[in-house]
Amino acid sequence: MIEEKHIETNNEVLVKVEGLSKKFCKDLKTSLWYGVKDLVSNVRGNKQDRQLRDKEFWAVKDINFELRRGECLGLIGHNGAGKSTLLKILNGLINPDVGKVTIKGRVGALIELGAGFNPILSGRENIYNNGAVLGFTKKEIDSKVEEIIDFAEIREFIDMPVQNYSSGMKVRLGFAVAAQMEPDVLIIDEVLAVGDLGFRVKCLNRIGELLKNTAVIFVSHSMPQVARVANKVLLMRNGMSLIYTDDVSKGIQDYYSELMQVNSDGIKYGNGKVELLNFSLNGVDYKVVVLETKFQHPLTLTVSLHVKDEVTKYFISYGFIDVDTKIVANVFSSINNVDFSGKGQVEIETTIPSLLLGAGNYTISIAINQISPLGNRGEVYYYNSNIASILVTDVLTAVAPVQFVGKWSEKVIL
Ligand SMILES: Nc1ncnc2c1ncn2[C@@H]1O[C@H](COP(=O)(O)OP(=O)(O)OP(=O)(O)O)[C@@H](O)[C@H]1O
Repeated sequence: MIEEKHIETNNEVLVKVEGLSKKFCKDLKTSLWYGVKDLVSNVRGNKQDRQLRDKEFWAVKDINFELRRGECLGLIGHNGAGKSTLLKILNGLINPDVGKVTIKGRVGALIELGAGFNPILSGRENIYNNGAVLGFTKKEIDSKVEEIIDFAEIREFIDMPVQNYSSGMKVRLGFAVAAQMEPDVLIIDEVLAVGDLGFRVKCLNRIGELLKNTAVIFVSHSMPQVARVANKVLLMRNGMSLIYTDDVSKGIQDYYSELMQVNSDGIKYGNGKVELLNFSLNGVDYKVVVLETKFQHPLTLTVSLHVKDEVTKYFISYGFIDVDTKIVANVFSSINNVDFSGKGQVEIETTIPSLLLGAGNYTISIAINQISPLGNRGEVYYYNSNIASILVTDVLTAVAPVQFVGKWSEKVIL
């Protein structure tokens, strides 16, 4: 059941979600059959919404939260956790099976790419349509339309049918309509990720401005973005709320730890001439999934190997890979002018005196390669794309993966 009410005071609760659940069916035929049965039992007045039938599952299960004007909820969780389903219920696109949503004021939403747009109408006509749906008069929309077009930066294309827009252009228009109409509640799904970097930054800044008067629900897989805009976090797993907290950094850490459990298997290859016996990080065995550490703390990587006699000179390179699978840092023996040639059982220790990685989760890869007589990369003795993981837990540094340590000085000139 979704209720909309009038706004009375500032800082009041604008969104209240109580015991919200939604089930789906994994199989279309069965789902249609259940639909018919439900129609009949609803007519008879016997509702059985709380029970799951064969092939059904809870996409959203018993979610509770409230949001005041000025608050931004970061809704996070891995693929299929139930975030979009929850947003669709909040936006009234689907009905919950159990529970209640109370929303006060106007809702601006950017949920599915192109949803809410009529593809055969132009961008300008869609602005009017969307504004009308939000309850604005033609005169009110007239006063906003230029701002919206400017914000979206698509003036050239504004009289072209939306079906010919690129996905980035649709996001620009969708966000501009949702945000420039100054809604009381703004719902933004991951679609923002489609926009280019410049536009994303502009959107995040706009969300920051709107927050003075708006309650925002923001779904993202980008933890730096969540850290930047959210002041509350709801982490979902299998439709359920795993953590609901205003300690944003704790929520983000839990998200990363979840991710590492999902992705703990790496790719391994090599010609068998070097065998990995053991690996540890700061003395903690590599079988422990995540080692927690902090920005600028030292990190010691220790690898025990069995090196066969035919092995010649070799290098070791560790890569630090972020959640977008990008290698953001290396510690590479050749760059440090070191190489190895030990045979038999060998232990090699590498110390990084100060870890300059920003907050987040990183998997560590190891590559042990022959250095050919010409000094080039030779045979691959051993490679493992995910030997261990670290979680850097200093959220203030979360915006970029690498944080330089600068020396700063200030002079007051006048
Ligand atoms: N209409 C539907 N019918 C059946 N199952 C659905 C339907 N919509 C979503 N689901 C399922 O519900 C679960 C939750 O999906 P949802 O899209 O809400 O997850 P999400 O957290 O938004 O994921 P992502 O991060 O990948 O966008 C998934 O298992 C999905 O397959």
